[in-house]
Formats: sequence, structure tokens, C-alpha cells
Amino acid sequence: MDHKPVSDYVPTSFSKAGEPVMNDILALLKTRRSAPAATLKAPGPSPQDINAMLEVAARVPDHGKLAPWRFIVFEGDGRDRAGTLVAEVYAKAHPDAEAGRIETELKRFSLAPLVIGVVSSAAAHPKIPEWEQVLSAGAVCMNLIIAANALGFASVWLSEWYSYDREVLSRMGLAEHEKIAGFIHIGCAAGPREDRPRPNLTEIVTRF
Ligand SMILES: Cc1cc2nc3c(=O)[nH]c(=O)nc-3n(C[C@H](O)[C@H](O)[C@H](O)COP(=O)(O)O)c2cc1C
Repeated sequence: MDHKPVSDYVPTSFSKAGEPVMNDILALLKTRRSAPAATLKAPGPSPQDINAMLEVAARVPDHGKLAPWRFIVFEGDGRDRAGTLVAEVYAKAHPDAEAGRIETELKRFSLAPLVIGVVSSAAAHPKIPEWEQVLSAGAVCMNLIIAANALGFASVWLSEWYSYDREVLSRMGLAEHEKIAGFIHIGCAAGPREDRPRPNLTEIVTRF
């Protein structure tokens, strides 16, 4: 099969928000770019879209077929309840916090129409190193992003302070050993976005 150089791949069509709707996987991957959560607008993915994204997200390499990850979907008022939880925990830890900062925390999960939390359930295993289970959770986050982008939505992978706060995590239902691999915020982009500088391959590639 003749391999076209990557530079030949261009968007084949654009969605109403001006996002390149790529039929070509390589073109989509070549132009993938996050969008700030605050710029992600409704409409969000439909229930069918969400199922399709979760199906793709769960289809990742997984040493030992352990599925050491799971999803928490934050949609509708679930986003507001998550924001209230985060703001409560923040306010308790920062009694002198300004009202504006509490407001920011309240809105953390309702900036975009949809947030999908990817939980890593990696744990000690007789055969599969925990590190490899964590990598698989990272792959889940990336597959979820690519599936969302392929459906014409924009996204961003965020952690922020609350991903490391055990009170927030336990009130979101995470077990002691579980961690957040990421909160993927998904919605319609406000329009095309400038790319950011990308790593220079000559600095990160060696040949053995
Ligand atoms: C595990 C992980 C956690 C991240 N957490 C944050 C975050 O909390 N806040 C943030 O602004 N960007 C965060 N980012 C970076 C953004 O997701 C995004 O990748 C970055 O802005 C680069 O843009 P790009 O995705 O277009 O390459 C995180 C990325 C990863 C992989």
C-alpha cells in the first residue's frame, strides 16, 4: 500500500462549529488539539454518542485483560452536584477563600455540557505490573478524546487539584486504591483553535 506522507492529509469537511470533521483518522490525529473547558458549549453528545464514545474508550490495549479502569459520567445536574461537592471541600480547606474562587469551584464540572471521569483501579497483581494498568487507563482517556473528536466534539483532559483530594474522590465513589486518570470535558468548540508548539521529533527520537 503506498503510504502518503502525513503532510498530505487535510480535513475533508467541517462541522457547523468550524471544526474539521475528519473522515481520515490520520488527519484527525494530526490536527488533534484540546479546547479550554470554558469554551465547550452545548449541545453536548447525545446518549447514543456517549455510549459510542465509552465503547471506543473501553477498547484499549490492556495487559492481562483486567479492565483496571471505569467511568463516571457527569451530565445534567450531576455536573452541578459535582461542582457543589468540589466547592464544599475547597471552602472547608480554605475558610478565607474569596467568593469568586468558591464560584469558580462550583462551576468546575458545568463548564462543558459533559464530563467523563476516567477512574484508574490499578492495583497489585500477581502477573501484571500496576504501572501497565495505569498506562491502560491513560490509553482509555486518549481513546475517549479521539472518539469525541471523531464525532465532531472538542474536548480537554483535566485533572486539577480535586483529582488528588481523597475527600472529593471518596464522595465521588472512588475506593481507597482508585485514582483519577482524568476528567474529560466534552462539548461543541466555539470555533477553530490555534495549535500549540509540538515537540521537535529530532529531540525526542533516537534509533537504537
Ligand atoms: C493527565 C493529564 C492531566 C492534565 N491536567 C490538566 C489540568 O488540570 N489543567 C490544564 O490546564 N491542563 C491539563 N492537562 C493538559 C491539557 O489536557 C492539554 O493536553 C494541554 O493543554 C495541551 O493541549 P493539546 O491537548 O492540544 O496538545 C492535562 C493533560 C494530561 C495528559
